[in-house]
Amino acid sequence: MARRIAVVLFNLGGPDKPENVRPFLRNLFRDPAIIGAPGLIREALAWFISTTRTKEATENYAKMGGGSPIVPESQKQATALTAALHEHLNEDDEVRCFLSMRYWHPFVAESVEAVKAYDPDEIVLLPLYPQFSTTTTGSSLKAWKDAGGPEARAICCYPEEADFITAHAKLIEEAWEAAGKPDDTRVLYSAHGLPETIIKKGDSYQWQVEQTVAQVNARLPEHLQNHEICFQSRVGPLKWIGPSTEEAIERACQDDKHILLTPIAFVSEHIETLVELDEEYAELAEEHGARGYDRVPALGDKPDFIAALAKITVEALEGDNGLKPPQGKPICPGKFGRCPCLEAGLKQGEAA
Ligand SMILES: C=CC1=C(C)c2cc3[nH]c(cc4nc(cc5[nH]c(cc1n2)c(C)c5CCC(=O)O)C(CCC(=O)O)=C4C)c(C)c3C=C
Ligand SMILES: [Fe+2]
Ligand SMILES: [Fe+2]
Repeated sequence: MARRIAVVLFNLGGPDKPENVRPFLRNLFRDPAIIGAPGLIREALAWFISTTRTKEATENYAKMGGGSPIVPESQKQATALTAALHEHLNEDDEVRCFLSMRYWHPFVAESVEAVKAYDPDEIVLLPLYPQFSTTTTGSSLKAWKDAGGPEARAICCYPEEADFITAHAKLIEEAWEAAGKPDDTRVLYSAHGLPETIIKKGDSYQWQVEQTVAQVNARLPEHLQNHEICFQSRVGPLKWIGPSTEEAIERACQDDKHILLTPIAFVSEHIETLVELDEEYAELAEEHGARGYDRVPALGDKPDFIAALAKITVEALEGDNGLKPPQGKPICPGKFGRCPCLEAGLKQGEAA
């Protein structure tokens, strides 16, 4: 029987023009998943941090034309995914991808309305975050539920999905070749950081970033296996997980390595890659006399990555949610004891 399928792509979102930087930041810091403090204190902190950060953030967004490319980049992924899904699904199945952004348009609530209007038989919630975090996927799943989102098959994470790993490995090898095949290369895998307190509460993000890196590293030739995992984009007064990307760059310079910096938790280009990695960290590497510094592109709509997204979407529709634990290991580890998607109260195929 022909089905009508909605695939909802979760991402963070970003301001579309300079005057929206401040309200975007305010939305971000008002999220209890980002700042755990109780109501009024969180509101006050959100007001304070967004107000004090607006100037620097607006300057950074100005370097990208005044707004974030995250929505157009996610739209390219959605278009490619729609085409890839048509190859997997029955001929008479209909599929449509919807963008669902956490802190700016198109907001989760807007995507809920759009999906309801489409009136699908099946809904798959697909985070554009390969590694689960309560601050990203967890927050989006909760927002979906809070906005009255219909029952859906939720994909929690895909830190070790084979085509996703292949996509990363290929980009790293291509970047190394484009850099002139330098000897003594160190691959720095840079992920967005998190406050330590969030990890201590049982957030699986850091663990899953490590899983991704172990798989990518194992796939690379020996001359690209020298590596370090590091964490970027610290904001606020709390202690964040480390080592920081700055520390890792300095260490690589001391060790006289050619740096290949690869984003490992972002799947598209945006402020954190185009400004932080390409400008701020490139300058830092130069200041510390790096032998070389090259940045590996984000996955974007690379065919292997889109194939990975299509495969986990189809598995979710078939019922096992694409969360087959490798060698019996739980895919959502540690203190949860079960998949955190279930914590969000969503239907999950036959998974977990
Ligand atoms: C893996 C993905 C991400 C995690 C984990 C994450 C946690 C997290 N982020 C902040 C604060 C900010 N993040 C900002 C931008 C931003 N963050 C992510 C992804 C993750 N964040 C993306 C994809 C982007 C880019 C959006 C864009 O418009 O291009 C920003 C805004 C930019 C800035 O001011 O520097 C802030 C602030 C916290 C506090 C946090 C965990 C607690
Ligand atoms: Fe962030
Ligand atoms: Fe899960």
